[in-house]
Amino acid sequence: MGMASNLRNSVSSLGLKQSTQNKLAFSARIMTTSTSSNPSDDQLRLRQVPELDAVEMGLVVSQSFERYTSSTTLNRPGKGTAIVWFRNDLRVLDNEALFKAWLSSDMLLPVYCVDPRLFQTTYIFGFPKTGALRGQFLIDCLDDLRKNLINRGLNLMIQHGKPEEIIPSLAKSFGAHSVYAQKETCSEEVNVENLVRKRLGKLVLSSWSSSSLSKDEFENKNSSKSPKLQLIWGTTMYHLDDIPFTSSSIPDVYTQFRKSVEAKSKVRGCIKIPASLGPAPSVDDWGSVPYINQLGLQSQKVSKGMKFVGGESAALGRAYEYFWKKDLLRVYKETRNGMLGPDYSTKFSPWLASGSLSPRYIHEEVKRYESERQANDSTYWVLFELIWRDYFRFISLKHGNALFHLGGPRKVEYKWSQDQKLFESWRDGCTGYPLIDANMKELATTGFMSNRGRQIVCSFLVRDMGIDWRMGAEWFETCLLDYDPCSNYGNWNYGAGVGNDPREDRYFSIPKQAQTYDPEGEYVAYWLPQLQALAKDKRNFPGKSYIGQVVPLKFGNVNRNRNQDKASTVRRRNFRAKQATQQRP
Ligand SMILES: Cc1cc2nc3c(=O)[nH]c(=O)nc-3n(C[C@H](O)[C@H](O)[C@H](O)COP(=O)(O)OP(=O)(O)OC[C@H]3O[C@@H](n4cnc5c(N)ncnc54)[C@H](O)[C@@H]3O)c2cc1C
Ligand SMILES: Nc1ncnc2c1ncn2[C@@H]1O[C@H](COP(=O)(O)OP(=O)(O)OP(=O)(O)O)[C@@H](O)[C@H]1O
Repeated sequence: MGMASNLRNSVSSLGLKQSTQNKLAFSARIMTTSTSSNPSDDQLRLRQVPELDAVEMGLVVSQSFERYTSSTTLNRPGKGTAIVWFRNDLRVLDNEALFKAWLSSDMLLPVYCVDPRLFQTTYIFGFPKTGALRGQFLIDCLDDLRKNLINRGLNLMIQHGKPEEIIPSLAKSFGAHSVYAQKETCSEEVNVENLVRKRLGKLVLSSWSSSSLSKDEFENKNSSKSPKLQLIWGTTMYHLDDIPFTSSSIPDVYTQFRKSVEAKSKVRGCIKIPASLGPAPSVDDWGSVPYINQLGLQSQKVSKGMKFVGGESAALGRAYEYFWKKDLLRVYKETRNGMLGPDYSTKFSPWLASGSLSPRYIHEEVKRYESERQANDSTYWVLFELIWRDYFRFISLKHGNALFHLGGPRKVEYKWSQDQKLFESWRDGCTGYPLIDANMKELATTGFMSNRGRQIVCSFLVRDMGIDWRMGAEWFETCLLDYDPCSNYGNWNYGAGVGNDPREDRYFSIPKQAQTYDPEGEYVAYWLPQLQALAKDKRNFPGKSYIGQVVPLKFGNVNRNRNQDKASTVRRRNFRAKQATQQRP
């Protein structure tokens, strides 16, 4: 059967409208699939995430949107114009800021500001604030968001500059009564929110000089008329208003947090949106989706490993692929500690961080899967992990900038090194430890690293090298597609022993990690092809066939004397006793 008739059959079997079928058939003509049919190439080829072809992706997106479109006409009580200022919530589905802005108005202007500060440098060590791969991911997100908004009767205005300049100026030109945006919690973003609010507040006041009133009279009369910034909570699976704590009473220990929210809070359902969010205001120039060099970045091709596709459509595609098509949710708990390929874990994190995927959407999909297929430890475990994500977000509300400080929330004093050479060997994947080097090469090549890998390279940097954990955290900030200040700095706090981990001295022994998680050296040989020729059990322990080790390991080196071994066994035994009290993120 030819591709066209295959497509016709699969499309019509879903009972979609003729117009949707035509659109899908068109997208099938203009896009090609990237899958290889040769299974022996499977491990080596570049894997696109999600791996769906354009036709399947189109179907999934339209089905997902149909599921979350209200079947009745929604009442839209608002009048006038509202702005929705998109930030890290680059989606249409289950976007409360977008929905509330729509409700509050009869005309909606969606805006994204390409903030130059996002493309400058990290705070202390001056690395690029956003690496090229995340820059490209963001571009994909904007492109897709614009398409999804156009499909709903709107568009996306894209302007380059600081939100505190752009948003008030647009509010003035369009006479907007409100600006809706997703609330952030870290100081860089909160500072911008405060500036936007302040400048919106001055909008009406700025014409005081031309009025005949005194300043006080003018302020009293008009303050209610300046556009209001409405910040809406939207990043977490559990809503801030639904957790059984105030921000200052959030438990420092994850397990306490999780148990309380699971017992006392409910995850809200996703918002059902209207079929049309229009009309859009009349605009001369909506601005174009930037090219990578307009962000001050050089395009970087992903040549190996996983290539993530940015945007809400790809996010919905990945959720469908992971849960339903490949049925991987069933075994998540057993596979989640893997390191190689797209299938051992969900890979939702880049879309969650950019907000192109809602955690509540994932929650609903898990529940749907549990009722249509099966509920088991694995289906629960994805939610368990999402609670870690929530926890780090709420912890940032409680501890503020302490998350970014050397001593962390516990104000730990320790003499860290900032040895540049050692740091560079870690950053560039040249430490002489294949497991570290392979992970660091994956990060630089793809913008992704497994959770297992992140824990191992973090432990190596801070424990074995004794290097200032913020250097590692800032390098992750540069590279990660899923960079999120709370999850990144929160996990680094944990790894460095300055967070609230009851296990202050968590140490990952590289030989042990290699034996447990890469026993055949498949992962290291993939990223370090010079190891492919070695016997499988030697790949992680290549001795002189690989570059020299830049530092010895604190525990677990192969050539050690017996006294050292005894001491380290005792230390590790104490360690494990502590570990038993807490499950790992
Ligand atoms: C040093 C270090 C830095 C990290 N930096 C980030 C970061 O900047 N952004 C980020 O999203 N995650 C970060 N993580 C957490 C975790 O490694 C990634 O979320 C995970 O690897 C993403 O892959 P996945 O989506 O396939 O995860 P899955 O295993 O499929 O988990 C599902 C989801 O649960 C959440 N999750 C899982 N583990 C954690 C965790 N430990 N902390 C917070 N959320 C978690 C993520 O949203 C993830 O997408 C970091 C972990 C470490 C050890
Ligand atoms: N979204 C973010 N991503 C990365 N770093 C962030 C983010 N938000 C805030 N920070 C970091 O927070 C820190 C704020 O700086 P600093 O702690 O020196 O400010 P401060 O005003 O002195 O804080 P405090 O008053 O709490 O001591 C910086 O390290 C900054 O990079």
